Amino acid sequence: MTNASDFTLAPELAETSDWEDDAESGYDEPDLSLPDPEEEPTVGAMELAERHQLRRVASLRTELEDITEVEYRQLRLEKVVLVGVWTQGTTEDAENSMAELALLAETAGSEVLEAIYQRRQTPDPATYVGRGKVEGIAEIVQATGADTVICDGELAPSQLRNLEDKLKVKVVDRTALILDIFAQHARSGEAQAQTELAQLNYMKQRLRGWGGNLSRQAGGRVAGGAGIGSRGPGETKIENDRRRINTKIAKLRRDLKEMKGTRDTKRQERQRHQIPAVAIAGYTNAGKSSLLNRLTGAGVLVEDALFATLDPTTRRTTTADGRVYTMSDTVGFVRHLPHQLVEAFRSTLEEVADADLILHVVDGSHPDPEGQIAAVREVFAEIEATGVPEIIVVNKADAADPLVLARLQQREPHCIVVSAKTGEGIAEAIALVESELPRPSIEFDALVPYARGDLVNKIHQQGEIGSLEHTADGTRVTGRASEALAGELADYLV
Ligand SMILES: Nc1nc2c(ncn2[C@@H]2O[C@H](COP(=O)(O)OP(=O)(O)OP(=O)(O)O)[C@@H](O)[C@H]2O)c(=O)[nH]1
Ligand SMILES: [Mg+2]
Repeated sequence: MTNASDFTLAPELAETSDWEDDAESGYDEPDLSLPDPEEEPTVGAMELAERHQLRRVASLRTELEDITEVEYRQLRLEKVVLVGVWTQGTTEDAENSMAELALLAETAGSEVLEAIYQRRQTPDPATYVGRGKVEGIAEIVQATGADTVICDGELAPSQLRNLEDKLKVKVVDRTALILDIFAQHARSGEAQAQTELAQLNYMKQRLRGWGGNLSRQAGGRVAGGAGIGSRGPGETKIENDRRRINTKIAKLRRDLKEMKGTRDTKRQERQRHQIPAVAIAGYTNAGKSSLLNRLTGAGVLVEDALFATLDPTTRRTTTADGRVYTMSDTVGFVRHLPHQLVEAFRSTLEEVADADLILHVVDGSHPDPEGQIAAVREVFAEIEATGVPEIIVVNKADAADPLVLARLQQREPHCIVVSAKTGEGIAEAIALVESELPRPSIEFDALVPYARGDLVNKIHQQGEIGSLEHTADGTRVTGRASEALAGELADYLV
């Protein structure tokens, strides 16, 4: 017999009294003070209020026609126990990982009752945690009244099934949890389609796993024909579900391809005009949206929640000397970002791979910023963005330990320390970005007649001006221009 005390309790999570009963209490008051507290509520603020409203009714969503989907969404998580298996690294790493799992669970709207992890060489192939430990977890589940167990990894369908059999509650893994958050946060048609595609791909592998035990708990399903006491759907049901999922996947892929078309057109337009693009990327909750707001005054949603942003926002902005460039916010990354999501969000992530410069935002106040940097770079490699010049922007300097900031600066030579909250370092960051933007390739010296003020304007926006002088015959300008712009200047070259 194993008892619960054999487990390691993640210390900062062991205090169950920290987690109040009221499910709403898990959400901090939104911080709407960025970038300018005096302003009218921003787009982001309205979106945030809407999101909180949505969250309250999330479990009442009924628009799903597909039973399989309903089954999936019924995994609405409520009172949860977190379970981890730690195979390598320090105790601190293990605790960070559990703390992050707890944040993810809260972001999904659940209340974390207990967090436990076990050190093992490898997860048990049958039950994830050691078989002997399963009973101990069952006792904790019973004692706390939890209705869901979340495992800190991606589990095989058989592991989920075995655990559910023994624990008698829903068991989900980290991947399902992240997919659930994405499903709650997706707003645009594209983000919704991408998320659904990822969910379906995940589910397809696990039809038996989901169907088998969960259908006994999903009350409506019995009336739906599965029969009382049945083990769940038979082969025919699984076959049917699989076929329906495949049809749906094919449709989503087609839809996404179309949406990608629009995105590609926009990008080509930008490339044709040679407008440099800066992508803000980084770990979730690092402050990417706050930084975009601070750098460009965009009213983008900022929330102390993981994966607040799923739709990239692009803002046009100008350098101090008037050159136009774009800056985009993007979906955050996380350790073990489900592969299905990277696949599904590929077109969104292409914006990062195609950028001229990546601002890689890191939360300097996080316990393990180096771990975040490494996790983000893994995704960069997966989306083939490693060739893009990168500036590490260590954010939240106001809340970070100066020693950690110094350590990061030492490790990452191409690095700048800022606070999107206080504005510290922002001017320097802008200057650094401007100096790193690709420079137009062709040098020119032109005399532009006054009738062509439009052309001079264009040089201001797209080119780089070395000198400018108003003469009797027109404006004498020297500087650098893109090939397209140099072509337009051809008639006036000196
Ligand atoms: N103390 C401090 N908090 C900050 C700073 N920048 C952002 N935050 C807070 O960090 C949280 C996350 O900020 P976001 O800008 O939403 O982060 P994000 O990287 O866009 O997050 P996702 O879109 O969820 O991946 C919010 O609560 C912000 O108020 C900063 O410089 N200092
Ligand atoms: Mg964001």
